[in-house]
Amino acid sequence: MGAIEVAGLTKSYGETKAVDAVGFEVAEGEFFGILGPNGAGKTTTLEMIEGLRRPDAGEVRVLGEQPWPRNPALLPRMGVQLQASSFFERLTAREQLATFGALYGVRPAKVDEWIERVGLVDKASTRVEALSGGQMQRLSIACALVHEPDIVFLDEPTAALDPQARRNLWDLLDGLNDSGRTVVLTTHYMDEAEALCDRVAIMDQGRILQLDSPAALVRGLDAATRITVLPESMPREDAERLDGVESVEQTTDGLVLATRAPAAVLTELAARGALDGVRVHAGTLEDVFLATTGREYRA
Ligand SMILES: Nc1ncnc2c1ncn2[C@@H]1O[C@H](COP(=O)(O)OP(=O)(O)OP(=O)(O)O)[C@@H](O)[C@H]1O
Repeated sequence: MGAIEVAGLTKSYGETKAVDAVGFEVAEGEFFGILGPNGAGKTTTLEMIEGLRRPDAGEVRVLGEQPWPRNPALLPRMGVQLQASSFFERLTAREQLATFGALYGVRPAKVDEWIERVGLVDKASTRVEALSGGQMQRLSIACALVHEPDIVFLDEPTAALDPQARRNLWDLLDGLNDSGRTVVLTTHYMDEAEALCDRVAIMDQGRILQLDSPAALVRGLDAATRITVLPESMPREDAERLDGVESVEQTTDGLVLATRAPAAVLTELAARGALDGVRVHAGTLEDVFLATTGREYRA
């Protein structure tokens, strides 16, 4: 049995089909991502799995149970990340977390342990409204985890953070399922899905277009690897004659060599002393989105 089983999940708001016959399974201990641009239907999908929103049609099982109508047996086993706006006002970070913990009979020592795990020891006595965006996100993640649920749901956990704060949060998220916990995350950041998730469902206009590990999705593209060499490294005609090079494009960065045999081409470049400043660009999830939808990815 998967930790989460979803089949034929559908939800409309008036004329808008927000979620359209979505189905997938998440294995226990998996780090699963739902990736898609704004309005793709990620939040609606997540809310139906969490039991916060009633599906128009379809089935959801979380740990073998139905989350809707409200299922009290599931509540202690699920952690749902709060949006920062749902914090209690005028509480300190520790008080906030202790209040959530108290709902589940969590011991104070556990509260302090999570304050430490999310790196908020210095801010434990700071009121929540005085925390930075990144600190609030970390506190909201601690609130979702303090009762040690089996499954944790994170909806756009790094939205609106600066790049450094996002990276810091990735380190935290990366450790979340070390102990076998299942993590489901929505994101509109391709690089985030690539860095964190075991498997990714790419969602657009209410539908899941692709579902696999990031590496398998990119491999499935059969896209050429692009190798950029510095403009002065070699004449274009020489680059075109290298074994394994399919095409050469002159750009302001240099010559871009497209190849499906990158190792052989790099060996040739090394033999010609043309490796300095070389950049290698393999496919990314952005290329997968483009290939699947015919549109550039715009988060
Ligand atoms: N409460 C609602 N009432 C009406 N329409 C809604 C409601 N919530 C979402 N929608 C619409 O449903 C579609 C899917 O929205 P949803 O929030 O699930 O997408 P999302 O992928 O989470 O997007 P975002 O990244 O912007 O949060 C969108 O077209 C949105 O405008």
